[in-house]
Amino acid sequence: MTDGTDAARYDAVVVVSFGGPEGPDDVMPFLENVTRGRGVPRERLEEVAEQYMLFGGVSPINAQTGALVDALRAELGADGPDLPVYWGNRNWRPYLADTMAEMAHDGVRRALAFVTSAYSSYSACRQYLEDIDAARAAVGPEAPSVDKIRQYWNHPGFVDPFRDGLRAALADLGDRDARRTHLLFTAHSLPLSMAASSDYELQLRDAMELVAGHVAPDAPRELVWQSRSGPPQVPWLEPDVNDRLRTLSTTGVDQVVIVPVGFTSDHQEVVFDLDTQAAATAREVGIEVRRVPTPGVDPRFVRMVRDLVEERCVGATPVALGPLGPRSAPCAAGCCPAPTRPG
Ligand SMILES: CC1=C(CCC(=O)O)c2cc3nc(cc4[nH]c(cc5[nH]c(cc1n2)c(C)c5CCC(=O)O)c(CCC(=O)O)c4C)C(CCC(=O)O)=C3C
Ligand SMILES: [Fe+2]
Repeated sequence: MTDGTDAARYDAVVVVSFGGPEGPDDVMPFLENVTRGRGVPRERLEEVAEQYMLFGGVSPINAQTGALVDALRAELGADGPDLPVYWGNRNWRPYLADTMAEMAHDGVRRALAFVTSAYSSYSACRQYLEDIDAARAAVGPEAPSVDKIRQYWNHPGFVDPFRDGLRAALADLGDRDARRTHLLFTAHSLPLSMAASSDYELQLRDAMELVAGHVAPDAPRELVWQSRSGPPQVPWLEPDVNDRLRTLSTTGVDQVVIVPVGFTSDHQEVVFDLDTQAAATAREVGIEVRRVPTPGVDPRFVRMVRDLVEERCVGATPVALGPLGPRSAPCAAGCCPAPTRPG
């Protein structure tokens, strides 16, 4: 890794994402890639495999990342910086190591990495840095150097699409009483030990305020969690969105907007864990629910990626909303460390 926002030119951008299965035969190998060495019980894997099978074993995430790559190519083609865009995943094809080999073959020497997670934490940041280093090591001395673009939870290109989505959801519920609809902001749960070693929760609460404080300042709101994994004896962030919907219903809440502020695209954990599972829970307890879209390929989000690339190429002033300010790039050494895992 090289340092800072130096004005040196980069010669490529690489979009780095999670990856997902593209058919029934991919599901188990994909899940094994995700959970290797993570102590996730077999029963959990089988349960999640079934959830992927409900959608023919195809996660939406690869099509969505592909669409973002295409949109970014068009954006850079129109307005610069004039850089080729590559794409590599952590857990499924196109694998990052293969992409890195292709970049080396094409003569790329210095690349900028855009990760499809807006936040800090081991899973959302440090693990991607490790993936990049592992991919570079697999390629050898010809591998390009790679600098990771900063976290962007408080960038207007990420926040504005959520604001619009929340506005539209509230209008759709036809709400006239600003305090009637309860807002549940959701993000992927983490083991408490992993959460404690990063600013994940702090950044999520900041994003929640940037969205809700602007659109519906009087609406009751809270941050809740989804998609818990891991063995049952390991504590994870709570409450789960489903549990919270149940308890809210007992207090008379009958309208909820779910804002999946922890994610950048409507992938499996959004379409299954929220639109299928949480939506069923809401129906069961008599709550009318709307789910706000993630940024996806919203033109403002695509523009944000371009602007973040330019920020690193020419040292333009970093843009951020709210009190926390732009995250430093690169991450401080040792930030969001790997948690100690059971067994
Ligand atoms: C913070 C975070 C993000 C957000 C940041 C980011 O985007 O990177 C995220 C995203 C995602 N997580 C995803 C899928 C999965 N996550 C799992 C398991 C885990 N996630 C964790 C954390 C996160 N995950 C953790 C701590 C585990 C336990 C294993 C471990 O300690 O590492 C498992 C295993 C099975 C299970 O759910 O138990 C699956 C299948 C998909 C793809 C969805 C699709 O296919 O469309 C996406 C985008
Ligand atoms: Fe980090």
